[in-house]
Amino acid sequence: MSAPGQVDERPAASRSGQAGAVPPTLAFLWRLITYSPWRYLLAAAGWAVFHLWPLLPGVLGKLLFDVLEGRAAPGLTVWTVVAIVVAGGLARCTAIVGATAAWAGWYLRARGLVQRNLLDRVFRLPGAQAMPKTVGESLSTVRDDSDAIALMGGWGFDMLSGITFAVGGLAILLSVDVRTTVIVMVPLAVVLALAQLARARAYRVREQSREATARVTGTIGEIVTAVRAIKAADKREEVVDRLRADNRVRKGAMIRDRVQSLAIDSVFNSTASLGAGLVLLVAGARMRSGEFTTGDFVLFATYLMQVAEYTYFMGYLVRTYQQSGVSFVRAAELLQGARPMTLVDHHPLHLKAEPPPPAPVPRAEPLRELEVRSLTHVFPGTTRGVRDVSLTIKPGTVTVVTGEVGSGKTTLLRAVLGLYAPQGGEIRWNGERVEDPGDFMVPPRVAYTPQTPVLLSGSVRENVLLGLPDDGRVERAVHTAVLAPDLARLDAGLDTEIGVRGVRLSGGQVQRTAAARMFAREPALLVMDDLSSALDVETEQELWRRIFATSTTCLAVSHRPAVLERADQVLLLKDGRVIAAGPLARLLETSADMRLHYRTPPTEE
Ligand SMILES: Nc1ncnc2c1ncn2[C@@H]1O[C@H](COP(=O)(O)OP(=O)(O)OP(=O)(O)O)[C@@H](O)[C@H]1O
Repeated sequence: MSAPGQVDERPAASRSGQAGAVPPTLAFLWRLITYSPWRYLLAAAGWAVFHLWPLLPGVLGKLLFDVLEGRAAPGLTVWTVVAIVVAGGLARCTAIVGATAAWAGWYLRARGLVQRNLLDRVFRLPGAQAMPKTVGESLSTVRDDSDAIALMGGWGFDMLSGITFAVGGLAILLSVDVRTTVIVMVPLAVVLALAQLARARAYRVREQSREATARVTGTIGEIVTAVRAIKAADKREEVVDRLRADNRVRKGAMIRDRVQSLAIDSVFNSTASLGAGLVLLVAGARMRSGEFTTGDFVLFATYLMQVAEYTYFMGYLVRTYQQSGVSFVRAAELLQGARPMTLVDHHPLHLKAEPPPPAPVPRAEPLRELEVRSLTHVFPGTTRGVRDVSLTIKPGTVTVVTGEVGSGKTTLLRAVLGLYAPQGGEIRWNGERVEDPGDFMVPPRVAYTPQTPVLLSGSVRENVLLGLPDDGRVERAVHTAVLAPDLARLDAGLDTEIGVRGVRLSGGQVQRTAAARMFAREPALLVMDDLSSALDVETEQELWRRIFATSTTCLAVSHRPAVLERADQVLLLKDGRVIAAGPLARLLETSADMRLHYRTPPTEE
């Protein structure tokens, strides 16, 4: 139940970042507890028995020696003691089994809930904002911080039981002999306080090793996503060297971490012998005089270390609690502006049965007109982006955005789609103002294939459907995307596993699989960013021919003459502004920039 050390020494306030004020850790904890309260209560009761059990052997030991020495109350025999031991042992075993099962159930739900809420938020955010941290850090938050948060659940009952034990044990010791208790406890308390201080330092080392691990995870993530680029640039050696360097740092941090923990533990363990020696020294003389019985000695020897151990354990729990608070802050940063308590909002997890199927996608209202007026998005801290762009798209038409590298084509598409928050202007769909393009410009109204599409590990079919019903649309989509001949050559056709992010496919196949995913949505508007950049001329021509044959309204970035010629309107961008707009033939007559661009488009340079 107690969390392994994961800590950031910075105060929570300095880490709150853009997540805003994070409520007290106890508020999160309470919300998590009430997610599955009966499991939590059962676990708490079982672990209380577990923690309080060590109070019994001391008392029983004393009782046994008192019975043997004839000092016990009349009627108590050795067998009474044996019967209490057996009954207590059985009760403890039952409590541990029940508590473990209840705890596992609660912990898995609590962790699952935090992970579900984190991912839910990330998936709801527009693409460009989804991850404010590196891949390694984000993964580590979803995996490790959610774990630390759930483990903190055990903190509540560990703490309560621990305090009860320490106070109860100390009270028993004081009732037996105040002087011995004080003389023996003071040096032990000093050793434990020193150990606790050393432990605080050890947490910093632990954090360094955690950061080093996140870096290695991040590097591996980057390598996996850039396999093709690494091979193409012949940078294998350099990449492996970097991974090796990251691993070396991690190894050093891990070794330091381990050595420190072992050193502290060994100091702590030797205090057990120190305690027993002290009891002997202090109580020896008094035992000879009969003031201190063998039973008292057994009680002291048993409790002293346990009380001390629990006092030490309390310090550990306080640290764990603080660490979990840091984990909450880190997780809240991933929420990017949502209420921090969103992390622990109650939602079903469907752990025992399949989740209900997604609601059928309603057919979109046919597009009558898309109007973009004075749309502006400038990247914060720069002068780059798009400014004051207006365009009108009529149903069944093809609009092509073109312009030199960096002129703002992708930014324009993403601003229209709401993937970049518009900073000015408006979008109207069939005359109605679109308040939140990020939520509105999605399937089945709009589907989009970005310049660098992202596929997921899984089969081609899964990548095309992405949750849609398998009702024959894959075949239609694959046909439009000119992917069928490629599938015929793959070992399992549509069911071929494509590897992480589609590494087993060529660049052109990745592009067309992503295009098929877009066609399968059967949207009212297709938005494509340089769709055919990785295709050979024949495949590309066939792809555009099939897209145009569907008569779906298109908004595309392209430099290809064939596409520009087919366009009902062309928008030429320069430095984020539209400098010419209209059918290609007219622009070639009226715009010198267009003539230059048409003759030497960037992709053909
Ligand atoms: N996230 C970002 N932050 C800051 N500047 C950006 C960001 N994304 C793009 N830019 C800059 O904004 C400008 C427009 O970029 P954009 O990607 O829209 O150009 P593009 O015309 O699509 O280029 P390409 O033909 O290479 O795809 C460029 O100068 C680019 O460097």
